[in-house]
Amino acid sequence: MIEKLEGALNIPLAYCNKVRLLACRLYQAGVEFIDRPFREMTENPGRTPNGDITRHPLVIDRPQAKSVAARIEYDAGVEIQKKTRLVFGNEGKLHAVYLRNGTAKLIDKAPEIKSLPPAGPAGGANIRPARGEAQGNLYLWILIFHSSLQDKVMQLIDGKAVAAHFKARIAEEVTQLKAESGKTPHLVAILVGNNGASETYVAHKVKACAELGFESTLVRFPDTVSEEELLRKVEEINANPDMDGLIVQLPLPKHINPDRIMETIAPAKDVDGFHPINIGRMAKGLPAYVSATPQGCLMLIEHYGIETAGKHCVVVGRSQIVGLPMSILMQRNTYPGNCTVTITHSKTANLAEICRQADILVGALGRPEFITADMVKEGAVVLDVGLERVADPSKKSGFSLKGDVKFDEVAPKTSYITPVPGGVGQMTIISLMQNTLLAAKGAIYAK
Ligand SMILES: Nc1nc2c(c(=O)[nH]1)N[C@@H](CN(C=O)c1ccc(C(=O)N[C@@H](CCC(=O)O)C(=O)O)cc1)CN2
Repeated sequence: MIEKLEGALNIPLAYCNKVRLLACRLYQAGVEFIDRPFREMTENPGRTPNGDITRHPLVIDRPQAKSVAARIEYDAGVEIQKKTRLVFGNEGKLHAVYLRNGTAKLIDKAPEIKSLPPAGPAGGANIRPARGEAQGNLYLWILIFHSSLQDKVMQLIDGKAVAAHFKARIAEEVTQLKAESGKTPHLVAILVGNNGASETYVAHKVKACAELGFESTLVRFPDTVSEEELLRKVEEINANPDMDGLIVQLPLPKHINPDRIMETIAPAKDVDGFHPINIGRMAKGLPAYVSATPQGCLMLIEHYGIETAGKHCVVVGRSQIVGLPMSILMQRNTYPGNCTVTITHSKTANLAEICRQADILVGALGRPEFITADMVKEGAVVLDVGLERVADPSKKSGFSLKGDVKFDEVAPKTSYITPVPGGVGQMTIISLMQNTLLAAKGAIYAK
């Protein structure tokens, strides 16, 4: 019996940053095919101009086959990062990935797999964790063991790669702005207290400014600062024409009302898009600063060409900075948008049932691994906006980052999914930089 599974496997290059794909071919069969000569493996390779891997037809003549092998050839000198995450859909489970460059190396392994297949391209004995630069030709071998192959694919959304793409674009625009008008975009960040995560994010923002040619000013206050003193500083920055954008890092200490602070930031400098005027303008479809995380989600949707019109988008979480704006943005009469949107929250009845109806599911609740596989429809697009630090003694930092989605069990059911870290979070700072550039140009509110 011949079972045709056109496009049954899709291997997005997004997993391997900075790597140019030369060829990708999928082979039906077991591990033994791996040892076939290079010549046979390269017949009829698929070529892609831009590094994205297109769908490759896969014909299975042994439906009982337990594995599929894929070979991807890269340019010499590419860097495969250890962090590179390789997850494949189709009910398939990734068992092992080898880099073949003289010796074979294991770079990733599905957590449920306790032992390696008996023989690899260079023999199991040579397999060891790999990192770093490959010299000469590098072949990445992928063995996918699967219980059943279905005509669906899962693509991991690579926030880091997309952020790098937009970063380069913003840097170009800054160079042009400086050449044409002598103007350097200037972002001011106010940081209150010593919250570890906030320190990290603000440091990233300052670093991004330096990398993109922006000017930045960091204003620090102890967590004992009064609301009045903070408001005075905001007003001082509002009045400074050299400062284009102002953000106050959240969360703030309990004695400070964040709404009061946000409402005091001049809408024209509110590059976080948290001011009621910006939220209202955004809701009306008028030019406005859109808050960074929802904006980042839209950029990812657009970058991957994910269809949204007519889809049911379920947003889990109604926070003013993510869930609410996301729900408004996804129903707009534009792309991305034109979704039928359901916004859910902690009091929603039948939450799992509603989530299962989602074509696009946005996790923005702030509860680690809350969204489990039974809450997700086959083929759904899942955007994980959650980012929690969960205590993890095995980590040097003492914590690991968890999203709202139980990634390992949800990913195989999806058509697209964002990981945490490395997904939506990566776009947050890029969106902020984009808004600051708009502020410097006077593109939303005339200067
Ligand atoms: N004034 C604001 N405060 C806060 C915002 C905001 O947009 N404006 N959002 C978050 C924190 N945040 C930016 O401020 C932010 C969150 C996450 C990331 C990010 O890059 N995440 C990475 C992981 C980074 C890490 O290792 O910790 C990822 O998900 O891959 C950047 C910025 C709350 N406060």
